[in-house]
Amino acid sequence: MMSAPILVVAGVLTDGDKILITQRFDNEGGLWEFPGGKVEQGESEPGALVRELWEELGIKVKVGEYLTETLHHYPAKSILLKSYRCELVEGDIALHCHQAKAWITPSESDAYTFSDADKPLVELLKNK
Ligand SMILES: Nc1nc2c([nH]c(=O)n2[C@H]2C[C@H](O)[C@@H](COP(=O)(O)OP(=O)(O)OP(=O)(O)O)O2)c(=O)[nH]1
Repeated sequence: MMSAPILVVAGVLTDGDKILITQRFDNEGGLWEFPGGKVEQGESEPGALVRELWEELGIKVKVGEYLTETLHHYPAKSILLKSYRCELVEGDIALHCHQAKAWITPSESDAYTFSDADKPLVELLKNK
């Protein structure tokens, strides 16, 4: 039987018409994604995002608009990916868990290979 999906939040840090994307290390697949991570027990989704963006990027963010959710089945696990826009409140971005970052407009996203779970979100952002 397939186990319950893992709830993951992704933050779309937005600055004008640009969004921040981050790239996993090559030994983790090297794919592009949005910063974020697993929601821990007792945590709200925005609370998890604030924590993850602090841990991963060293920034304080305000969580804004809820964007979408995607249920994606990877071979080894299922992920329910829920995304929110975020706004930078304080700090300079530092990469603690990723090998690269890029500020792009959604129309530039075809040049980057995203995790499969992120593809519907990327398409949504192109049309927003
Ligand atoms: N942060 C993030 N994770 C994503 C995205 N798309 C996607 O499929 N994922 C997957 C990768 C991971 O399996 C999971 C995120 O959890 P995580 O960031 O805590 O994963 P991890 O493997 O680094 O953490 P851990 O298992 O070592 O605790 O969701 C995305 O856009 N952002």
